[in-house]
Amino acid sequence: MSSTRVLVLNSGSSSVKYQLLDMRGGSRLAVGLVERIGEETSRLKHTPLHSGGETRESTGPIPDHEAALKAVSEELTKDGLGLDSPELAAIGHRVVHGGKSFTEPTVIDDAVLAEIERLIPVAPLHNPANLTGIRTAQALRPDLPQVAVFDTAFHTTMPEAAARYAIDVKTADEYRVRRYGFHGTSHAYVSRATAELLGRAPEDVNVIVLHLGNGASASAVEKGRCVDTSMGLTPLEGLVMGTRSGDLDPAVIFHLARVGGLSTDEIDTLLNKRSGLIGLCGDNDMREIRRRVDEGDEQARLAFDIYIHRLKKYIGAYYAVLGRVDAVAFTAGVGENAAPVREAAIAGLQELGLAVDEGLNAVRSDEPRLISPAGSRVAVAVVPTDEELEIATQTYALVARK
Ligand SMILES: Nc1ncnc2c1ncn2[C@@H]1O[C@H](COP(=O)(O)OP(=O)(O)O)[C@@H](O)[C@H]1O
Ligand SMILES: CC(=O)OP(=O)(O)O
Ligand SMILES: [Mg+2]
Repeated sequence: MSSTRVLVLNSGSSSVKYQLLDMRGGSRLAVGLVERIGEETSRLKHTPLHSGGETRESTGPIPDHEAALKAVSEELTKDGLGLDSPELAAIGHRVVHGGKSFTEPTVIDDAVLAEIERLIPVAPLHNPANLTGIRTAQALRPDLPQVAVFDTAFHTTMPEAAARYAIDVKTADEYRVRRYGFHGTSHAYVSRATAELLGRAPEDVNVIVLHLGNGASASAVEKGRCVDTSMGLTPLEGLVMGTRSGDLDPAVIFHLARVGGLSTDEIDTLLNKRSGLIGLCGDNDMREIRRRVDEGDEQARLAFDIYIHRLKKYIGAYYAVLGRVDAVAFTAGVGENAAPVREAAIAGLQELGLAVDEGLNAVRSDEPRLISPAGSRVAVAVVPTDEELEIATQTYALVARK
């Protein structure tokens, strides 16, 4: 029996998203999600697509990522899709930080694991979860190739002018301080899917991709290659996010330390976990924020306005970086679902050839679609991301070659 299946694990800071795909024909056999890992109210949602079976949901404490993966493995086994299947060709893992070392999907060995571990200080919310995912999967199937697909890989084409911070070069090089960028698998997939939606080759189009999930980033993609992105050394720079501040004057940190007496760890936690939307209004879910805005809540309104203001600045900046823009693509949880965010971010940009059609923007769909009025100079699109499919494709291409 030939092995054509790939299991993809996207381990986040408090969640695991997974998909089992058959790469012969590209069908999804099962998809699921474990959320709120580490809390009392963890939730597992599993859908066995291959059999057309019902979605199964369970809640109860799942203490860590290892327990989460074991629970996922049990769900797959119930459907006859267990990790012991000889049809499984590989397990593909999303790894957030690959530093400068990894520009391609990579078969994981001890040296790769050590490098992912070395990069924990620059992806403290993500790389530890990615490592646990890999180690647990290795323990379950030690014989199987495990492949890492890095968020940073797509951004390694950024020119030095975009990748370097304007700080002392020797110090920057000694500590590898530079802009790496993240969500690259999504930016790559969405920029290609946007070109396809326009009926053009990726090499022919310039796209601004706005990946707005819990973490959020923008990228400028010129002819299929990333030339700038909003996240930097870590996933903290750039846009306002669910719990992260995005851009701020670095002197805020000295001020909080010297005047506020906060420790480095306290400032780290403040900026990564208690800032962004949750810091501004107490909620990080855009659905809840919109509900509050619609009820006239001033604090939620201000949080929304700050979020949009930053987003608009990046659209303008990347317009200037690219010179000519063919499309602006919204993606991820907020970008795909929050019509008011898309409308507000594009409002007032007619002079740049950008506009949103109210009726098209209100359509709900899982398909890539245009939301700009017919005849617009620049297309505005909603393009659902599929990091798991992209990871599976890259993983399978690597192991099937061997
Ligand atoms: N219908 C919706 N309207 C507005 N926002 C939504 C909707 N559905 C999901 N979201 C937003 O999407 C976010 C999660 O996006 P997602 O891309 O899944 O993030 P991540 O991968 O970082 O966990 C949620 O925090 C929520 O704010
Ligand atoms: C890199 C990053 O911010 O990822 P996520 O959006 O999954 O938190
Ligand atoms: Mg995500």
